[in-house]
Amino acid sequence: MERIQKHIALSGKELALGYFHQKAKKEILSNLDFTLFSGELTCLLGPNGVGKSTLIKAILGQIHPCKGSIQLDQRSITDYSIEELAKRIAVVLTDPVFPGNMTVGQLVALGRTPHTGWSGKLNPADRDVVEKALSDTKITYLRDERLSEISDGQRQKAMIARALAQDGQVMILDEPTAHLDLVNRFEIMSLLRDIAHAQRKAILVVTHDLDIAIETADRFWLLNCGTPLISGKPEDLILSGQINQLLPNNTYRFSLSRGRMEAEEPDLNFKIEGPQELIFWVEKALIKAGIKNLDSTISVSHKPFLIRHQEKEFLSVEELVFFLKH
Ligand SMILES: Nc1ncnc2c1ncn2[C@@H]1O[C@H](COP(=O)(O)OP(=O)(O)OP(=O)(O)O)[C@@H](O)[C@H]1O
Repeated sequence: MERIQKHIALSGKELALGYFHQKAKKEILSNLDFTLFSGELTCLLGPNGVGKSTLIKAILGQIHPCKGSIQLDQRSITDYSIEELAKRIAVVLTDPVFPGNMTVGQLVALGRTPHTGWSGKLNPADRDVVEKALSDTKITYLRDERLSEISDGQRQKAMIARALAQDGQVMILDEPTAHLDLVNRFEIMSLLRDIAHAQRKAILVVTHDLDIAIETADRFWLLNCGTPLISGKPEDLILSGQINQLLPNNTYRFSLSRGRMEAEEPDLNFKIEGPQELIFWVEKALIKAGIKNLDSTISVSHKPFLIRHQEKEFLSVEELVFFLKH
């Protein structure tokens, strides 16, 4: 197969990262290799405390690698000045602090600071970039609204617009969908993927939201304690079973057929007959209720929904579970 040439925006080789505390070194990550491609939305996933934020800090030049180096456009991150890095890497961190009386337009204009200098004076070209960032994130209508008077999802889009206005080739976002509802989480991640594709940006998102990441990401980076960083298309990692690296024990597994993490099924001694999708939900309710053994079969049917068991009829799963528990 002919290999597709991709543009590498950022890479790390044999990195060791950690912190110094009273001259003692605490190593968090070691032998870390990674490549971030332009034009892709990459999601970094891993359990709490594994070192995701530590890796982000290293990419932003906030901590220096104990070993190895991070290359941005074939130059070590440490060779860039803070101003140069700010023009190339835009960041959206969790819980940013901005004055509530600032308007969305003012916030997005702040993204131009690395280009305007500290005077903050925007020229017509800067203003065009700000307008485009507002329009790309579909929040032009919020331009004059105050940050304290918009929703969390709208504020998150404004933060993304600010990062877009910064116009770096790399965008890094730490849990941009935390605290948002399902629709907003999906919308924001889809927006980021569209931006990565349309503007050829390399976008790295730290997230715990596996379901949405599977739906939207072009690439996953999986980080787990003591193992090398695994990088690949989400679908390849699912098909190869490597996705289970996210789970440190055998209690949960990724279900290939259902496309999500599930608790390992206990041994069940009962039989349910009927359409597969109905069996799935009835079985789930019985497992949750701690019912593992039944002498006779349960049958379930559609239209009207009906469950039969021991010559009795039940109109809902709740009625069945109540009967079996009492
Ligand atoms: N400033 C610091 N000084 C010393 N140790 C730190 C510091 N910041 C983080 N750590 C330690 O580094 C390890 C990794 O932390 P990090 O915040 O990178 O994890 P994470 O994967 O981002 O976690 P989470 O998913 O909970 O945000 C933890 O053991 C943490 O205690």
